[in-house]
Amino acid sequence: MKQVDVVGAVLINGRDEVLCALRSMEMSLPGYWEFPGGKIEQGEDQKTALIREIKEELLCDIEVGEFITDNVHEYPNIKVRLITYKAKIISGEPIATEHEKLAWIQFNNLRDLRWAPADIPTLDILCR
Ligand SMILES: Nc1nc2c([nH]c(=O)n2[C@H]2C[C@H](O)[C@@H](COP(=O)(O)OP(=O)(O)OP(=O)(O)O)O2)c(=O)[nH]1
Repeated sequence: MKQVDVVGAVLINGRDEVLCALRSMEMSLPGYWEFPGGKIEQGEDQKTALIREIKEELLCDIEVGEFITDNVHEYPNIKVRLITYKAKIISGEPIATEHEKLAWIQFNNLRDLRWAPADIPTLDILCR
């Protein structure tokens, strides 16, 4: 099965909230929440990919912090290796250019969203 390597940002603000992004009807996994980010390009390092993806997707600049986890999830048609890092916005306001919407959610309420299955190990670490 095809595998894609994806990097996701757990963007945290000064109010202990995490930026959550809802996948749109035009995307795969529509209606699931995820961490903003995307596929790592050939030869690109993880942090560089994450900075690039957030700039493209949310039109803002981030600083990448602590590594969270790295896990592979098998969907019916694709294997997603999701690597997550904590991060913070250093300039700009996030704008949903591809997602259905964005929401800043308190750590305590993160589990109430319907998450993409590959994101569960990251949530388990964040919410423990
Ligand atoms: N960015 C991101 N992608 C995730 C997460 N969880 C998860 O299963 N994915 C999956 C969805 C996609 O199959 C793939 C990331 O692709 P992408 O964000 O670069 O691109 P995309 O929406 O254009 O992908 P696709 O519709 O072509 O599958 O990883 C997550 O938390 N963040």
